[in-house]
Amino acid sequence: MLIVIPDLLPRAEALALRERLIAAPWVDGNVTSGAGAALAKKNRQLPEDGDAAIEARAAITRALAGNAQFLAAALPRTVFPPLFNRYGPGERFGAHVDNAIRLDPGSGQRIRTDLSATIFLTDAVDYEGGDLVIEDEFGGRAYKPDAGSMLLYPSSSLHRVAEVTKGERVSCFLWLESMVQDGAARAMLYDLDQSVQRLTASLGADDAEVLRLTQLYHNLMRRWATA
Ligand SMILES: O=C(O)CCC(=O)C(=O)O
Ligand SMILES: [Fe+2]
Repeated sequence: MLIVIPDLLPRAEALALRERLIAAPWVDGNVTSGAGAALAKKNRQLPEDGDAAIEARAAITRALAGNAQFLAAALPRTVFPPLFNRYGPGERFGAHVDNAIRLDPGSGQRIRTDLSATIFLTDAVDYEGGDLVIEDEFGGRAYKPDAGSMLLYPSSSLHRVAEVTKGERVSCFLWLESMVQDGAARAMLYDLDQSVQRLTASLGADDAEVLRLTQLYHNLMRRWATA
């Protein structure tokens, strides 16, 4: 399942974050690459321990924790601390798959990457190229949403960032382990959750069918989720 959350951050906040981030010192993006990805990757990343990165990471983490659509779709168990990247003219990230297991630098804990996300901090009109292209069973599709939007996609997919030819693309990116490992199960839970939300709004939480579907949702979670 791939979803776009158009307003993870208010656009103005995303643009302000971008301004603060670009003023900080950046390094070669290959610091977090696996051996395969390093060959394909040509971009820059913000070191994790600078003030700007720490502040921005906290803002993104807060936004994720408060976004009902993200929580329902991802069912996050552990979110890898968000990182930041930028691509100027001539920079790109060729087709790759993200490493299955990552070490959380803070806790030393291993995280299985179920979902990958990019949170765009630049409006689409401000750079050329730079589309995030994600392959699924039906082929590749390019995404280039405006600042503040998040694209959430399966870490199992091949994906790439097209070369930027003008302007600059600045983003936050992250991986997470979901409480529900199986993507098909997670997608069904999300559909059910969205229907329950809508039916609750029109029929009320104590409607008998709403109650039964709510019960079904939680009982499927009991069956499929690892808390
Ligand atoms: O820049 C992006 O949108 C994606 C970055 C990416 O795929 C990665 O760092 O593995
Ligand atoms: Fe990636």
